[in-house]
Amino acid sequence: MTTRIFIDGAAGTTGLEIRERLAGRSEFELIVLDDAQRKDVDARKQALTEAEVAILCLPDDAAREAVALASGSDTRIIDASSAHRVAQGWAYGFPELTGRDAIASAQYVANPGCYPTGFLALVGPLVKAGLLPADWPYTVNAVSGYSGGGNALIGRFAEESDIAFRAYGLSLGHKHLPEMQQTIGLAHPPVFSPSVVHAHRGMVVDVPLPLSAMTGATSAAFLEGELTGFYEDSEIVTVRKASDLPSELLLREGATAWDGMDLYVYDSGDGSQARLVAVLDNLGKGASGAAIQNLNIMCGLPETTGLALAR
Ligand SMILES: NC(=O)C1=CN([C@@H]2O[C@H](COP(=O)(O)OP(=O)(O)OC[C@H]3O[C@@H](n4cnc5c(N)ncnc54)[C@H](OP(=O)(O)O)[C@@H]3O)[C@@H](O)[C@H]2O)C=CC1
Ligand SMILES: CC(=O)N[C@@H](CCC(=O)OP(=O)(O)O)C(=O)O
Repeated sequence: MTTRIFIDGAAGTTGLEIRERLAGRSEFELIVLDDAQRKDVDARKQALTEAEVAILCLPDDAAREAVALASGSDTRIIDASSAHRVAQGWAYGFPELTGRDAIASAQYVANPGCYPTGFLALVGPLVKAGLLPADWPYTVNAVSGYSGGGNALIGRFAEESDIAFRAYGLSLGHKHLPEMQQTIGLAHPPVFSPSVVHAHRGMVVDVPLPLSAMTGATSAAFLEGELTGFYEDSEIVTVRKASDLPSELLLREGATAWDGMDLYVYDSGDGSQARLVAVLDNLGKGASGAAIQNLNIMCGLPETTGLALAR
């Protein structure tokens, strides 16, 4: 028995990577629309209602439209867009953090945003354990490869090939803030500084902690110990040992697809400051890899099947 899958937006950056990860998976059968039909509403509706699982790799408005087109059918939906991440009736698809059961039984699963994946992986377990305060105004400094902005940003970096660094989100209203705040019950949205560098893929998410000024925070060693325990059974998330921390974190222009995520706890040595850092692939655990992980869980399959975990 195969499961019928339709990727709406299969020609886009995230959709293509999902298709690549599904190639050779005999458990699944893909419904494919040709180029002339891929934006045709009637053809999409038919594919969306015939599929057992639809994976939406669309802009937010088109993702909302796809959900409406599929309504009334039993189709289960994984939405890679930010349209439904804090919506009622949707499971947040971060199995390590929000649990597998809700995803396994859900009709609707929202795939986390790429930046929130790094932020929530770091801060979520520590707030939950009471080792970091929920009422602290966190800051998040992050760098992404340009594929994070989809075909439009890939095209821009191709045209303006001299762009080395791009800071954005400067008006402080980034669409990822609600899921960063609400998923783990923070009192305030983080102050978020995203940026893009001249690399196709890859992401560094850095959360600086002025520990000595934070009532209710603990030492970096406790933070690292808690994260290590939290992710000890994960094949996808690795917490790097305090004794083995690299002195620099690099993104490579030629990096290949990777569905893992590495977490680091850096320490000032005197207990006053720490930096929590996540390194991931915006198209891996940040999007397409996470969608495949959620699909596996929804279909009762081992969750790492088909993922690119070696680097
Ligand atoms: N890139 C990344 O790293 C990540 C992306 N995401 C999210 O995933 C979603 C897809 O992003 P991404 O793949 O990067 O974007 P792209 O722009 O690369 O791809 C989007 C695709 O959707 C198609 N599309 C647009 N409107 C419609 C429509 N009405 N009907 C059918 N197809 C349509 C586009 O076609 P056309 O080009 O012809 O308009 C394009 O092929 C977005 O919501 C994004 O925010 C989430 C996490 C990370
Ligand atoms: C570099 C870049 O532009 N990144 C995107 C986020 C990519 C992502 O996570 O997609 P979602 O919007 O679906 O969450 C941005 O900042 O809007």
